[in-house]
Amino acid sequence: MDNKEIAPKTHVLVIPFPGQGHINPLIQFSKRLAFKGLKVTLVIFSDMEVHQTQFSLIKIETISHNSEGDNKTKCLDGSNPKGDNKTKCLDGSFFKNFQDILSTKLPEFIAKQTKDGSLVSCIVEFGVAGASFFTQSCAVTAIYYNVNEGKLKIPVEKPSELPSFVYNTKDYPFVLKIVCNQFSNFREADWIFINTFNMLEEEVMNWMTSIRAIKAIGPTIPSVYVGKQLEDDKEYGCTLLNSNIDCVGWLNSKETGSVVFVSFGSAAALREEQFTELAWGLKRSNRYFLWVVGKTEEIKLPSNFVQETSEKGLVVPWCPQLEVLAHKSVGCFLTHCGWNSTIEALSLGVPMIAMPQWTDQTTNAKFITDVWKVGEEIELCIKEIMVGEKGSEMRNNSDRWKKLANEAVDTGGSSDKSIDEFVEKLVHMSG
Ligand SMILES: O=c1ccn([C@@H]2O[C@H](COP(=O)(O)OP(=O)(O)O[C@H]3O[C@H](CO)[C@@H](O)[C@H](O)[C@H]3O)[C@@H](O)[C@H]2O)c(=O)[nH]1
Repeated sequence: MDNKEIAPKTHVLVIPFPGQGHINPLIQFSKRLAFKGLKVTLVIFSDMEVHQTQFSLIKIETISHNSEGDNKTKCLDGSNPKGDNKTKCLDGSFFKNFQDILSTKLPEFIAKQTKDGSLVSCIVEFGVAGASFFTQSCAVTAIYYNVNEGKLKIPVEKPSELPSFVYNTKDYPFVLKIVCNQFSNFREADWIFINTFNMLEEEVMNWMTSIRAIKAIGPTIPSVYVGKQLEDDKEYGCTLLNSNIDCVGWLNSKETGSVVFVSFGSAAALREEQFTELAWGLKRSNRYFLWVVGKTEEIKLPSNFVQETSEKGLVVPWCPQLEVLAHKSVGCFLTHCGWNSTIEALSLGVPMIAMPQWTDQTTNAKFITDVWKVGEEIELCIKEIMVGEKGSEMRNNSDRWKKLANEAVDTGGSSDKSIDEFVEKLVHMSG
């Protein structure tokens, strides 16, 4: 599609839920819409530290919250490494506060845009066209859909491969309600997007599209890494913590495929015994490792671990994950299997060791090991993945998914076509 043909009056507001795992894919999606010629405003709810350089294409607006709301949303905004957001945020007040802010501040915001001559063409609700964006895999979305429809009875009895909220219904009942509520406007939404690509989840995408016209638009990863469509598109999402440690410099000094990269995303909190086991497992493997350990998690590391392993390992509070995954020295990724981490590793061809913790991660781990066959659960040793025969099979599979991810987002690929269709219809609608 020639992006110059599009009228700039077609204005889309993009509103991510204020968490890293949601903001990152939606920023990328916004950039692609803007590249296709739409006017895009990304609305965020706090002062998350987003990389400003990536906003030559899109406008960013912050809806500030009142003082009470400010306290309640703090844990998922840029300051989150100070606390264990998993326990603090999931009591329901955070979500409720988010909804309250949306319903009070957003109409004011839209009215202001209209007054300034920038009519909003697409957003959820408010009498304009609406689009929903699901940030988890199609398989996980399909499971929640069936729970919401009452077709999958919960709590389920064979839990291990399903999202944790579906079998452990007691600990976070509010979150289960939220994930099911995602479908409250499923039949009304004009468009439904999902951060996957058709080939990756072919079977379940076919099933979901038989219910509603869902569009796979992923992977939502800068063009420098996947697809190459946008020029100078390197910056990614938001940073939770600035770290002065030069991970890439450290990786440069290591041989190809020799480093285990370990990261558990922005929201997972490992138990102390998991930390201890992992720490000694890494030490015993005698491989190089780069391990992201958030500031609040450091105390869970065995004492002297960092000093004792300094010849082999680098422990950092935060890193540019995509740049690390794309680095030739990285041989495998030990991950909590958050959806973004999973699709990033798949797109960059990095085999994984799955250490799922909760929510959708258990299902993603199942797909990593048994469907895409690009990884093993943590029980299998790191050595096997990096040098063993099975490891070589996984590396070949990883290369295949990398190729397919690139094809999906490249010009004319399946995800690129989904975005083109959306843009064409929206432009047509806004006349
Ligand atoms: O040092 C780091 C660590 C992470 N990241 C990025 O942070 C994001 C993390 O996202 P994800 O892997 O999805 O993990 P979470 O932040 O834990 O995401 C939450 O949200 C996801 C989307 O709903 C779910 O799939 C996860 O289970 C849930 O924990 C990714 O884009 C990473 O590239 C960095 O840039 N640097």
